[in-house]
Amino acid sequence: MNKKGVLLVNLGSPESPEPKDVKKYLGEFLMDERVIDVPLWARTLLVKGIVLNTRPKASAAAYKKIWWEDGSPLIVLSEQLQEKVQEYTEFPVALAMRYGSMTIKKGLQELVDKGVEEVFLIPLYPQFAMATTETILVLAEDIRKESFPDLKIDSLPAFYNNPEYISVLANAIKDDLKHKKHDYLLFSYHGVPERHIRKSDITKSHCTIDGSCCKTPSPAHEFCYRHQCLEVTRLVAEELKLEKDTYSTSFQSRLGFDQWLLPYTDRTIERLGKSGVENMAIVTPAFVSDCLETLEEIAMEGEELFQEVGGKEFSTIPCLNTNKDWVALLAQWINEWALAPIKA
Ligand SMILES: C=CC1=C(C)c2cc3[nH]c(cc4nc(cc5[nH]c(cc1n2)c(C)c5CCC(=O)O)C(CCC(=O)O)=C4C)c(C)c3C=C
Ligand SMILES: [Fe+2]
Ligand SMILES: [Fe+2]
Repeated sequence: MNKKGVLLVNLGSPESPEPKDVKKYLGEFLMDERVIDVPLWARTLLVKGIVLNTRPKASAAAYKKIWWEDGSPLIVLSEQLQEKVQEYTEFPVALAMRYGSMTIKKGLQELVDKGVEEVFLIPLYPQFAMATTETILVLAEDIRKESFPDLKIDSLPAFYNNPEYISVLANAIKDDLKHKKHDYLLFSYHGVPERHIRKSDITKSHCTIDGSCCKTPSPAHEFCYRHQCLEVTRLVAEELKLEKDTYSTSFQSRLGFDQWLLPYTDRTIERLGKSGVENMAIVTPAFVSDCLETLEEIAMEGEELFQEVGGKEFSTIPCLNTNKDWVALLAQWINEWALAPIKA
């Protein structure tokens, strides 16, 4: 039987919170054609001509506020996840990042050096997006063809509606909220430009992004980030028996002038505070590990915004990070794959 191994893949972070490292990281990230999906000349003009001359300083300041002694929270927490998952499975588990120095090529090499012939690639994203899952899968396949042609790679599909994942997430939310005063729960997901949703629509006609398409069954939903985010909210709300009008979905972290998925998280926080919600909690299920977007944009900026408009308590629910049920679920998926590999 072929020797099996696992590669966990997350987004990546700068090497340090210094502007030069943030610039290098943003340069690689934003020049990805699946992140800023415009023709190369326009992407180069936008990223190298504008964003990299303006954003790194502000981003570096934000990273400095959340940086840990051991490094970027996203990297440290992903490493801790890898170690924990490794404790639960006999197969070697490696970790890579889509951007930065912990490359997918190094991760695959580490497994090959251990004699691995079949890899289970796990993009650490519950929902599919062109800018996350797709870019990882495409790059991994390019690297496989070029450097490891005999290696077999299967991948874990988006698991947003997996009942066990939903239970793990719902229980984590419930446990955390036991200690937090809240009368509203906001589910905030990383945003994407609406154009990304249309590009990923395999039917080419389903995703009208008019409020109802994501609720109408369609094969497009296998690759519809918006549908998958809305489903996580719906399923968790069902499991937690949340009452209507005490929760909603929003999208954070927009960049540039395109139309991104609505409603925006910052405007929603503001609206909630102004409309009399005194204590709100916020959960960020597009991320499995806490990162800049949860620790700074939500936990710091979000709280400030809420309190500026009259809100009182603002509680951030941590990502699953190394939650033991989440670790056990990943290990269970790995062991199930090893018995009956999923076709990529
Ligand atoms: C669900 C995951 C993510 C999607 C989808 C996504 C899309 C996306 N992001 C940008 C631009 C930026 N994202 C930044 C940080 C960042 N993004 C994600 C995840 C998704 N991005 C994470 C986990 C992080 C944090 C990384 C960390 O080191 O902690 C940043 C950098 C920070 C900043 O300057 O604001 C940018 C820029 C685009 C354009 C995009 C397109 C679909
Ligand atoms: Fe992002
Ligand atoms: Fe949709």
